[in-house]
Amino acid sequence: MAIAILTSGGDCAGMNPAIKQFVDYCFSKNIQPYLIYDGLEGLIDGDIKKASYEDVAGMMHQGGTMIRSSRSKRFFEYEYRKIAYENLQKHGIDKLIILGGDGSFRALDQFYKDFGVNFVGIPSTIDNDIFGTEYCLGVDTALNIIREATDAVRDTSASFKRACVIETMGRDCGYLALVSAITCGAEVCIIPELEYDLDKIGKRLKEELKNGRKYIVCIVAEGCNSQVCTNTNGLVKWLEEDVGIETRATILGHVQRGGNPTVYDRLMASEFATYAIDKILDDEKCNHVIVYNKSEFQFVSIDYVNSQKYEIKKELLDLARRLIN
Ligand SMILES: Nc1ncnc2c1ncn2[C@@H]1O[C@H](COP(=O)(O)OP(=O)(O)OP(=O)(O)O)[C@@H](O)[C@H]1O
Ligand SMILES: O=P(O)(O)OC[C@H]1O[C@](O)(CO)[C@@H](O)[C@@H]1O
Repeated sequence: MAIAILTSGGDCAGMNPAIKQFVDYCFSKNIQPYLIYDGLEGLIDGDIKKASYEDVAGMMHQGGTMIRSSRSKRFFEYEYRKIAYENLQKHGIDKLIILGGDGSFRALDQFYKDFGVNFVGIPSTIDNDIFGTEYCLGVDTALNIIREATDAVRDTSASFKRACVIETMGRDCGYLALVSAITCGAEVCIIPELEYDLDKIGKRLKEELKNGRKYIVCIVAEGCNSQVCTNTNGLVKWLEEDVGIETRATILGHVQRGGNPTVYDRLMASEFATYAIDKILDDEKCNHVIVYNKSEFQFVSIDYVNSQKYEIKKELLDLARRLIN
């Protein structure tokens, strides 16, 4: 019996601390851990290595994933999944821990159905869009990067009496933009989950500018690009032409995916990894995702995770209602 870890889909801060804990904790239980490099692509290509303490030394503070990640077209095909299975067999690996999003969990569930390889998925995505868990690894670090960037952009906006539009990542989910707008003191928050009224927002902003407001901070989710929302360019145009304030846009992009993991993400990584290992070692059959709700870790089935679309909780949405009118 042997156990391996891989990272898949979008990387995030917290993956390295989780990998380190995986290796350290396995050794403490006298189990040989394995590392799979390059995600599912590496699984197909047999890029699998016995882990040593040296492999994970000094990686606690590093962002990204030192065993790298990938999105794999080949893994959708049975033929390649079979090759991946044979690669695991060569090392006697019959248990996998995967750090990724719901796509990665679906991939391993298919693999479990094909060949019975046990796995536990650890929700790891800055988007925080996995149904069944309140928290995904990497979110706190991404939010802190957005906060730092927004604070800096606000400084220069105030110096020039400008508006700024800051676009966050999150794919279709507005969680990062929402929490950032609330915690950075934005004046406007545009996300796919909240209906907004540009006329009302415009009137409010004009009134505030008349009363001495010096700058405006708008936070918009990247999901607005593909949904029926005003996106970053649309907002810049509207602020300049309708509200009448010079405006600059900042698309934060991939900086949100990097950076040193925060204390919270390091701790969550250690806990997620430890519970996941305990579970996979205890259960004879395991195709679960570990989730975190109300300060507790639980295990749910992949079917449960896939059964619904993640929704931001109403109480959080309510905190931003004054930013959409
Ligand atoms: N049904 C499936 N069958 C086989 N492989 C799959 C399946 N769904 C997803 N995968 C594999 O999982 C990989 C990762 O999925 P995806 O790109 O959706 O990222 P994710 O894990 O959801 O993370 P994120 O969305 O945060 O980047 C895909 O590139 C693909 O190789
Ligand atoms: O790194 P890529 O492939 O451009 O993917 C970007 C996407 O990945 C994420 O960073 C994480 O899922 C999304 O927020 C973003 O839409």
